[in-house]
This record gives sequence, structure tokens and C-alpha cells, in this order.
Amino acid sequence: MPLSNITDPGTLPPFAVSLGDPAGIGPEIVAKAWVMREARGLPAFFAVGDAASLRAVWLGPVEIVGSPEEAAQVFPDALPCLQVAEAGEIVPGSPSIDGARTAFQSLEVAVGLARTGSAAGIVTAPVGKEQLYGVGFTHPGQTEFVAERCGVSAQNAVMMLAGPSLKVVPITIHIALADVPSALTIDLIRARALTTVKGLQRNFGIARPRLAVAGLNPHAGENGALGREEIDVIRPAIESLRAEGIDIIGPLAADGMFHARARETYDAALCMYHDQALIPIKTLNFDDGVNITLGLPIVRTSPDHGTAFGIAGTDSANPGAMIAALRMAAEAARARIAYAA
Ligand SMILES: NC(=O)C1=CN([C@@H]2O[C@H](COP(=O)(O)OP(=O)(O)OC[C@H]3O[C@@H](n4cnc5c(N)ncnc54)[C@H](O)[C@@H]3O)[C@@H](O)[C@H]2O)C=CC1
Ligand SMILES: NCC(=O)COP(=O)(O)O
Repeated sequence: MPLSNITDPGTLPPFAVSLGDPAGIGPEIVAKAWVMREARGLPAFFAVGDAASLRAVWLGPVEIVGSPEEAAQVFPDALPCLQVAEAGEIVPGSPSIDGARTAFQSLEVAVGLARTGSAAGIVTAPVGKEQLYGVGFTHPGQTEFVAERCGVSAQNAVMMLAGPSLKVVPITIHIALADVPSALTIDLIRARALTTVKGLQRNFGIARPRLAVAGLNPHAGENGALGREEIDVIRPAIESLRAEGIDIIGPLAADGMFHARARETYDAALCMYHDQALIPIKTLNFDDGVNITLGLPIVRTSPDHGTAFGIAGTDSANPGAMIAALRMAAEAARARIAYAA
């Protein structure tokens, strides 16, 4: 049953967790999260990928299951895994073509299960983007892929990084820095802001979200002396949103808007490019930061970090962000049920 038809949060099916690149730390942090399922109050979940990638880094119980229903039964006693492909020889830290194909397929299957309502949502472990691009993945990231599969345009799917101290949204995402100024348009800023407002209401239960918008240039442009994007694009977008009743401030100088007192004045910061948004959140909340996609009909979260190939297989990966992603997925699913009621 699609999540939108579920009225009792107690009846949520398990979450589908795509294992990401088999040679990255995804399998390890998923296994560690399962170990902490009771201590951290995690929702039921099952892995989607190659069970061999779990067994390559973990000696705990893994049980291959044929359906989410079976996974829900198995979850208390073993980590359920829906086997979607075989990744060939798995060497933690050494990504391979077969591994990238498995990551791609796991993502595809997990999204499909969430779309039909067999899974309550998806939590995606990290993929190697370069490796995925090498096996025919044509989207910049998982965000845009999931959006497309859900019939949502990339413009209306918002990547939000959320942690205990801060929520940020990059307006432009995976593009070269040199391409950012021309990619910034009034329409794009408006679309991201409107999806963010709705997403904060629907997934976080914030009735009247407050947004703060960063400038692009140093000191937010100094009234045009250091660049015109604030005058030509960012300010007109903010003014039109404010005219529609959105609680929004900016453009603010980006270097001064992330200190503790400033963060108290808004619920989410809209930033003009990837690193402007992700550096502050990863500095503040690296071990419990979550990437949540807003604007989708399904719940999708992910840990904020990448594959960490350099430490894969050393049992030193911190599962904190994966645990936070699982918890946030469950909270978002419950908030959506309450919002729809
Ligand atoms: N959501 C996703 O699928 C994401 C995928 N990536 C991909 O990950 C790959 C590596 O990217 P990097 O920029 O190196 O970022 P990264 O997040 O993988 O690693 C950055 C640093 O943090 C450490 N680290 C990351 N997660 C950790 C954890 N859970 N516990 C302990 N240490 C941890 C790493 O060892 C490294 O020192 C790239 O191929 C990139 O495309 C990057 C970000 C997000
Ligand atoms: N840096 C964030 C990131 O790469 C996440 O991308 P996505 O694959 O979740 O779209």
C-alpha cells in the first residue's frame, strides 16, 4: 500500500536500504546499524544488494529474503538482504565495474519497492559517482535518479542536508563551480524554496518554515561592487517569495550566516552551490548528518558522507550518519502520515 494511504504509523512496512558501492563502507555501516537497531530505536529495514558485500566485512547473521514481508519477520534475528545481483569479487576499498552495476541495480530495486509501497521508503548507502557514471548512470546523483523514477523534475527535487545543528539546501548541486552563476535563475531559486517550505512542513512538522538565503559573492556582492547575481537573480527571487507569504531573509553574506546565533534565526539555509551548503553541515554534523530528498512522493534519506574507499574493510567506519538516516526516514514517514491526516 503506498505510504500516502497508510494512516497508522504502526503498520509501516520495513525500509529498503540500498547497499551502495559494495567496495565502499555502505555494507559495514548498514550491518553496524542493524546491530544497534534496538539501542537506537531504528525502524525495521532490509538491505538491497549483494549479501556477499555484507559478509565480506561482517561476521553477523545475514539472511537472504524474497520479499519485504519476509524481511520484516527476519529483522529481529538477522539482517535481511534482498539479493539483486552478484558483484563479483568484492575487495573493500577497490571499486569495480560489477560492483558499480550492483549499486545501480540495488538503487533501482529499492526505489521500485518504495514506489509500490512495499517498502516504507528508501535509505541509500553511498555510491561512487565516478564508478556509476562508468556503467551508464546518466544522472548527476542518486537524488536526480530517484526523482526521475518518481516522475518529479530535477528542479522540483530538493537535496537537503539535515543535522541536529543545521539544515541546508544547495540550489545548484553537482555541477562545476564555473557553471554555477549561469545556472542560478529566479525560477530555480523559487522552485527550490517552495519545495523546501513544503518539505519542512511535510517531513519535519514545521508549520511555518523560516528560510535564509545566502548570496553567491563575497559579502553578498556589496551592492553590485563584487558581482551582480544578488541584484539580478537572488534578491528578485526572495522578494517574489516573500510577496507570496514565505518567511524568508537574504541574500546574506555566506561567511556570517552559520554561527550559532545566526542559525537560531532560520529553519533551513538555501545556498547557491554544493560546497557553500555542505561545508558547514559536514563541519558541524559529519557523524549524524542526513541527506534527505524533498519533493518526492516517497521518503528517501542517506548518510551525508561518501563511500570512504580509503577506510573500507578496516572496521573503522562510524555508522552514526546511517543510523541518523534510518531514524530520519522513520520520522519523515510518520510526519507525512500526520500531515496528511
Ligand atoms: N550519497 C552518496 O552516495 C555520496 C557519494 N559520494 C562518493 O563517495 C566517494 C568518496 O568521496 P569523498 O569526497 O572522499 O567523501 P567521503 O565522505 O567518502 O570521505 C571523506 C572523509 O571522511 C571519512 N569518512 C567518510 N565517512 C565516514 C564514516 N562513516 N566513518 C568514518 N570516516 C568516514 C573518509 O575516510 C574520508 O577521510 C566519491 O566517489 C563520491 O562520489 C560522496 C558523497 C555522497
Ligand atoms: N555530496 C552529496 C552527494 O553527493 C549526495 O548525492 P546523491 O547521490 O544523494 O544525489
